[in-house]
Amino acid sequence: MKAIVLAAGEGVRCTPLTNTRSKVMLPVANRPILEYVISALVDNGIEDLVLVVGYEKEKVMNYFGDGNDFGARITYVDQTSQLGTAHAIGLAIPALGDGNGSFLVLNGDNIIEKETISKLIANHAGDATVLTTPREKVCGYGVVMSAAGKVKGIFEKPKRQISHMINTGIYIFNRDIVAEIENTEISGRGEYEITHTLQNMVKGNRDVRVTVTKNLWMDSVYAWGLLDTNARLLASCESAIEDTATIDDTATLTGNVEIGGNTVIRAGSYIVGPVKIGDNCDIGPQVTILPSTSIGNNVSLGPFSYIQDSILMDNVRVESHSHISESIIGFNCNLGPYSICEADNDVNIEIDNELVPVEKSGVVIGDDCKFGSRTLTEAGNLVGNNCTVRSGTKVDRHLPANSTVL
Ligand SMILES: CC(=O)N[C@H]1[C@@H](OP(=O)(O)OP(=O)(O)OC[C@H]2O[C@@H](n3ccc(=O)[nH]c3=O)[C@H](O)[C@@H]2O)O[C@H](CO)[C@@H](O)[C@@H]1O
Repeated sequence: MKAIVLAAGEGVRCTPLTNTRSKVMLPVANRPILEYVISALVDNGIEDLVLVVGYEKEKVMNYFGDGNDFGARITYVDQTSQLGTAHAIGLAIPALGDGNGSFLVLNGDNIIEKETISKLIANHAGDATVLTTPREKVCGYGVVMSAAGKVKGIFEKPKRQISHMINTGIYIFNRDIVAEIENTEISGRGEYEITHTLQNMVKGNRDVRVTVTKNLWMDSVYAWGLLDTNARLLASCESAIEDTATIDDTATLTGNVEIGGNTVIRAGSYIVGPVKIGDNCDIGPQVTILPSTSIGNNVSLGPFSYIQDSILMDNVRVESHSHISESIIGFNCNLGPYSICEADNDVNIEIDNELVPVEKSGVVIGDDCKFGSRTLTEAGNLVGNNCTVRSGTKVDRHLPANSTVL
């Protein structure tokens, strides 16, 4: 079986992190989200992949190349305008090549594992099979109503909670889906949506089936949601220290800690796993890193800094005595001495004029930001790319890209 993976969208709700790369390329536990999808497919013996790319496509193509390094053979299809998931699938089907066999379709921006899709592959029958998973809160997803294994209705982001089964965005289709996609009208949201195609099929009495998974399926709707995904993935990481890493005898490592090549952990540092640290990092002396933290490549953490439950992307520099909790720091950021990224409980984060309640949150900082010394960024604030925050100042609201706080 071959697979189409949808990776052309931006992931606007994950701004500011998606201003420079698409959501599928955001790192969790030090790997881009899309890499987990590709691994799950390859682990199921599905190696021929058609990847639909568009927004920031070079970053996807440069990372995955022809797929060989990931055990796959990747053909890219360029969706120059992101007109919706049905449109993306319709563009990709010709690249599957000849043959009438059924094929898988997956969103590239959800985290899955091998077992998530094994049962779907084994169970497919009828004209299409939709993979669903139960969720208490279904807001922001497509939901599926079914009886005796057949889909009775699939509704995109309904206002009312009409079902607890959400559409995972993973399907198996027969090739004759092409005609159904061609007949799909544009939705009220202005997109050609595959859920609309499926609903038309259900109404036309086509045989649309459902398979339920309770295996790993995670979606970070907003940027800060990456922290939960990161914690979940780190929970299964194992201790592994590259031969070229140097750990000072006075450093303490407990729990599962992964340390990359040429990374140095200096005297008195205290690391409690699960924690992942990439290559060429310079940590310490006297740094504390608590669970569930992922630190990318080429990161330096200055003396007495403290990091917990956070994601630091590549090339971040955190200077001495800084404190980072429940936060995400984008690529190439520089935080001066005594920088604080604060976390708090029950924070309301404003997105598109709506307040989104979050149980616990720190801050999200986009790429290329520079913070001076003694800055305080209050919980629940999003800092756009390329901002400058001068020494001794407080960030108490969202900052648009390229802002300077004096
Ligand atoms: C219409 C539709 O399919 N809705 C499903 C989609 O919603 P959701 O709103 O999450 O759909 P997104 O717009 O995020 O797109 C899903 C995936 O398709 C890609 N993409 C999207 C549009 C496009 O023109 N080209 C493209 O390649 C995106 O990069 C992403 O990887 O996934 C949810 C699961 O996460 C499901 O519950 C929703 O039922």
